[in-house]
Amino acid sequence: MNDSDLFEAETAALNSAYDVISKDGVSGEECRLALDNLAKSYHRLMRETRRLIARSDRKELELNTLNGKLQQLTSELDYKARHDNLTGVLNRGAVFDRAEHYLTKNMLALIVLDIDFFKRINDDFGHPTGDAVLRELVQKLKSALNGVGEIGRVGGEEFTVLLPDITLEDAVEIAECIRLAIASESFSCFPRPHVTASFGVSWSQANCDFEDAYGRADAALYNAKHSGRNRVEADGIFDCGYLLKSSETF
Ligand SMILES: Nc1nc2c(ncn2[C@@H]2O[C@H](COP(=O)(O)OP(=O)(O)OP(=O)(O)O)[C@@H](O)[C@H]2O)c(=O)[nH]1
Repeated sequence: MNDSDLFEAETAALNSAYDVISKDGVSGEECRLALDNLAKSYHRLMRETRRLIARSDRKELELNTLNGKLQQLTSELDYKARHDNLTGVLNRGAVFDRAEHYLTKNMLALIVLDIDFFKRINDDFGHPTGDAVLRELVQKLKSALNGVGEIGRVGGEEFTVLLPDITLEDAVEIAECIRLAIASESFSCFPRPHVTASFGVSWSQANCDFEDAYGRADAALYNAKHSGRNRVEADGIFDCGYLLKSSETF
């Protein structure tokens, strides 16, 4: 559609006004008619313009609302992609991302902990109770850590705590605090007096490989399980590849 089709009536009114202006000896009636036509066209244009502006304001508002919803959904999706559904802590992928990020420039201590005999909890009290124990364990972890470190869930009943810029000894002390916080007070969601967990701790300098750090913490955890559970074992390296401590028990 070209401009003259779109504004057919207005174009006609304009042309007749130009005719009147350019002609000599035009009567008052002709002038009045041309002016009347122009006024009507002008009035219609104003009405349509106001309608279009109102519509575009509404559309802009709708667009802004949609944009806001889209941003909220994007951040919800991002949060879901990085967090564990059941407990709300970082999921395995996010733990690895965060750890690799830290290790680009920080030393990093890693605690891996695993609930002891968790299968029995599920078997004896049912899966929902097992889930409640996992959630309550995270609450205990949070209050024991009091804002220090980042908690993640890397497997069914296996959790990690990332502790950048602290020594192995401090990390072991923290793991011991967590162990006590779990073992010393009963879980409100669980009828038996104690839930316990076993711990493996590793320490790595900046630029070390996280798979390796995780493997060493996991090996220490394995030792904790096989030395009777409800205990902390540590494994550290002085520099990438050089063994400083191996499965030291605290
Ligand atoms: N309720 C619940 N159970 C889970 C979840 N993920 C894994 N599990 C269960 O966790 C249990 C892990 O059992 P095992 O690997 O045998 O370990 P364990 O019984 O804790 O034994 P140890 O680790 O050797 O002390 C299995 O029964 C899994 O089904 C979960 O999200 N919710």
